[in-house]
Amino acid sequence: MRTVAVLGGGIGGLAASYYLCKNPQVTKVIVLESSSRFGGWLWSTRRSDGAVFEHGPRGIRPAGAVGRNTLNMVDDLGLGGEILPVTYSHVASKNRYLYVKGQLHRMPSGISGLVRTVPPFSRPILLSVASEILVKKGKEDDESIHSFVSRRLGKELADIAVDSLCRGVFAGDCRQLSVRSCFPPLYKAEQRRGSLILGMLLGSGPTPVVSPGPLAQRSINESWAQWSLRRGVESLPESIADYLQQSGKVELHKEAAVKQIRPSASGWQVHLEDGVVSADHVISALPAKALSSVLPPSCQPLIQQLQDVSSVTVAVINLEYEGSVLPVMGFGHLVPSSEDRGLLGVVYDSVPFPQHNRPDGQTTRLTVMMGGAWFQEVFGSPEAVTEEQLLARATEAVRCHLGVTTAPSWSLVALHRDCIPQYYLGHFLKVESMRSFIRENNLPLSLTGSSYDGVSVNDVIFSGRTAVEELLGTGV
Ligand SMILES: Cc1cc2nc3c(=O)[nH]c(=O)nc-3n(C[C@H](O)[C@H](O)[C@H](O)COP(=O)(O)OP(=O)(O)OC[C@H]3O[C@@H](n4cnc5c(N)ncnc54)[C@H](O)[C@@H]3O)c2cc1C
Ligand SMILES: C=Cc1c2[nH]c(c1C)Cc1[nH]c(c(CCC(=O)O)c1C)Cc1[nH]c(c(C)c1CCC(=O)O)Cc1[nH]c(c(C)c1C=C)C2
Repeated sequence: MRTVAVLGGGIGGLAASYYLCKNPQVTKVIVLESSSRFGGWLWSTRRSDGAVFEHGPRGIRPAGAVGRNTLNMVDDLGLGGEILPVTYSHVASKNRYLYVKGQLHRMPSGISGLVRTVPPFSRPILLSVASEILVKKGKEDDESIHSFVSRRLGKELADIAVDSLCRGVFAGDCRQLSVRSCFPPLYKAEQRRGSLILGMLLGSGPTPVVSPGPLAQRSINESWAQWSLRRGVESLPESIADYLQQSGKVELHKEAAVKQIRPSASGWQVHLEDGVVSADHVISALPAKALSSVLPPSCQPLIQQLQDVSSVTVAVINLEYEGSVLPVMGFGHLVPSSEDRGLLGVVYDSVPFPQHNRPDGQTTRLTVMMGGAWFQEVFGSPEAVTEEQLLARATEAVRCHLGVTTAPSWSLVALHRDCIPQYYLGHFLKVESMRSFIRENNLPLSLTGSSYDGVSVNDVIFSGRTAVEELLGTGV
């Protein structure tokens, strides 16, 4: 393998390039990114007074093989000293809230939270969990998350807890999202053990093996629940880009939008606005729809399937308040769609990461997330909605949900168009069929990024690693 072109310089494209760079079989990597910066949705504002605000991900989970894999990369990049860990015993890990019927409710946790009736739920969660073992296995090869949880744990948990959870991870509607693709461990537990509880106790099948390096081992010893970086999550793509630059075998191009890719005798010709790049292989880390618009007509069935991967738009509003204004301490609160369709939730950023507050005084940083699967219905066209409207709606939610009546001293409104892919029913079949088409037609093309195998930062990084391992037929 001589030259690999990586399309897209989000965390997926950078991670794939990092793993390519480590492999001696690859002599040259060309990263093509349309915007003026690398990192995609990993985007942090560092204000000159030292405050840091996240517009995309803010906390990354260390757990599991994919979490360890990311920490191994962070360690290798020399970012270990920049880590801001949040342990399981921290108040931000213990307390997450739901805003139901005009009130904040702490999500039940621990044994006492399970055995007692805890509002907004009408019966102890333990009752639902205990009877889950007796529920028969589903017969469908895919099912909506709402239907799966209603069937196994009851409608109330699906309507409130799971509806909110899907808004707080996918900004999506659990009635449309696929349990098999969004929460593979739940689907596998039922398939393998006939029960979620038995799956948790006995395991639900093989998972990738990733040995913990020193930093991942530290996260285990110290019980980290999530982590960020001192200068914000965007330090991660910045650091990968520096590493790639220094390797001497990677060309990084910003403001290099891919317009078309055409098959050539030895691979592909990648057409940009002002030139053509030749490559033996292409790894696409573009959103699926963006890839569909640059493929040649000969890839027709693949183009159609890529177009079918929808994504949702989220308004992210960062707010800074003077003083300590929160009535409760925790990670944040989620709002079920039955309460307010447009308002997804509020993150209390200052609680898990006070290090990102302005250093010279007491402030509270919050992030309000709105829209998602309900964006169009609630706010209308993303082109027509104004920043003022979004800011007013966000500050009103903070007033109403948290009793904060003062105006924020600083705010930033960002409209993230099509930022989170939605894995609807049958997503796994679409992805299987895309990869079969590529295999059967011997296309020198790999698919990675959040459109296919998981949306979390960890999943996307691991998907970049898997694409490289499959291409080169080796472990990296
Ligand atoms: C608001 C928000 C909060 C989130 N919170 C979390 C969280 O707390 N924890 C977590 O784990 N995950 C979180 N995520 C998810 C995670 O951030 C994303 O799934 C992940 O960053 C996607 O990475 P990617 O590289 O696949 O895609 P992207 O970041 O979309 O990267 C794709 C890149 O391709 C470029 N591109 C597009 N078209 C072209 C073209 N024609 N030519 C060249 N380049 C092109 C784009 O400019 C972009 O840089 C969050 C996401 C959002 C939006
Ligand atoms: C309110 C909207 C959103 C909030 N975060 C996101 C949205 C759309 C995006 C997001 N959050 C997480 C992930 C990664 C999932 C993973 O597998 O690691 C993504 C894409 C992390 C996350 N956030 C919440 C949960 C339960 C998770 C899963 C991992 C974990 O348990 O930590 C809950 C949550 N998200 C938001 C709020 C306000 C909130 C709960 C109070 C914001």
